[in-house]
Amino acid sequence: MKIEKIVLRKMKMTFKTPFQVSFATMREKHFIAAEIHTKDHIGYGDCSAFDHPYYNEETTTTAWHILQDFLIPLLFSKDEISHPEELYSLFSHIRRNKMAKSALDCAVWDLYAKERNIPLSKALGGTRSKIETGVSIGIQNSPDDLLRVVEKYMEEGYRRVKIKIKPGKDIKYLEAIRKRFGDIMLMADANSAYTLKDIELFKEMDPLNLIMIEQPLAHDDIVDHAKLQAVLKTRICLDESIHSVEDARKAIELGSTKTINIKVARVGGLTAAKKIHDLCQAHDIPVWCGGMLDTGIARAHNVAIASLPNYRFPGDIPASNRYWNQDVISPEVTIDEKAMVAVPEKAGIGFEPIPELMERFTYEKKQILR
Ligand SMILES: O=C(O)CCC(=O)C1=CC=C[C@@H](O)[C@@H]1C(=O)O
Ligand SMILES: [Mg+2]
Repeated sequence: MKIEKIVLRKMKMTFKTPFQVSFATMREKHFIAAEIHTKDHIGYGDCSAFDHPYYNEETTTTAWHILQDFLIPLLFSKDEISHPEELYSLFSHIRRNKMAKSALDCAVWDLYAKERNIPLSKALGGTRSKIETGVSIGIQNSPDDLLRVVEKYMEEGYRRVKIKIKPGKDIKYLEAIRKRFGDIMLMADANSAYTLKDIELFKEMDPLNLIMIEQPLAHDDIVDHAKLQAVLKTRICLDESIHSVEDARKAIELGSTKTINIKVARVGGLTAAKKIHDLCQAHDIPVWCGGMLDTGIARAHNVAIASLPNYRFPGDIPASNRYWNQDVISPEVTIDEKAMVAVPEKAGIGFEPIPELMERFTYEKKQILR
């Protein structure tokens, strides 16, 4: 692959409805789309960093800086890329900044698959033609409001529901869903809102048979999570705590997690996601695909990676219309009657960004020539 130019876009899209989690209420999604151009193809990647540092430390502005001043010059320092995995070592001496790295990693994977005329899922080693998805629901004002939202998504066909929790808005909300909807696949995501002092509360959740509790404790912890996991039947899932294969290895060794939410952006791209997938598979730890309230470009990459065999829980990869009046890709992501998304058979990501919408949602653009 000989890269000729890279186009970065700062983009913003407004959610159909605001999304509340323990750390913020989000009304719009800021992101950076990266287009990598070769003579014959364009590869697309998405840096999913938010416009605030409350989920992780990166923001759209920090990612723009790292992309433009460090990662892109490094990429241009190589005459040719023969495999996307080369970016993993090329970028390894730049610490963290995983979401910035992910934008380029994903775009190069897309290019690689397009040059070989194969779907991205196949290039990654995917084995599924359909993937199972679920819906993630933000914090609601009352259990009754939550039940109404859950009901709407169940009617749309979703079978796995993840609800966001925070202190004071947790067990009663979960119990209300169990009472009303019975044995559905139900889980909770705390985004680090609790500490070990809340251990009794988590023990009370055990009889609810949640498929997992996601990131209950601190965003940078794997020690206290191990202590909590040791007294719970319910699976703990780590999200914020896992940024790399090494993080995953240590968490597995300590017993801090029984599943990992792999967000492609959080771990630095598809190569890292695949490595974490393989490590977990070797330890019989199932993984699943998380989301960053994504637009179509990141969602396309998520669909491809979730086709790998050890992605064994439904992902946060719902239909485009879960978030957007109109997504930026064609076709939009849709679910079938079993809440499954078809893995594209076309070359590369298998979805086309719509030029007019890409322009409409762009508020800053930069073209960088080799
Ligand atoms: O639908 C999705 O993309 C998942 C949404 C979701 O749960 C999250 C998105 C972004 C940050 C977090 O709040 C959260 C998560 O932690 O998984
Ligand atoms: Mg999470």
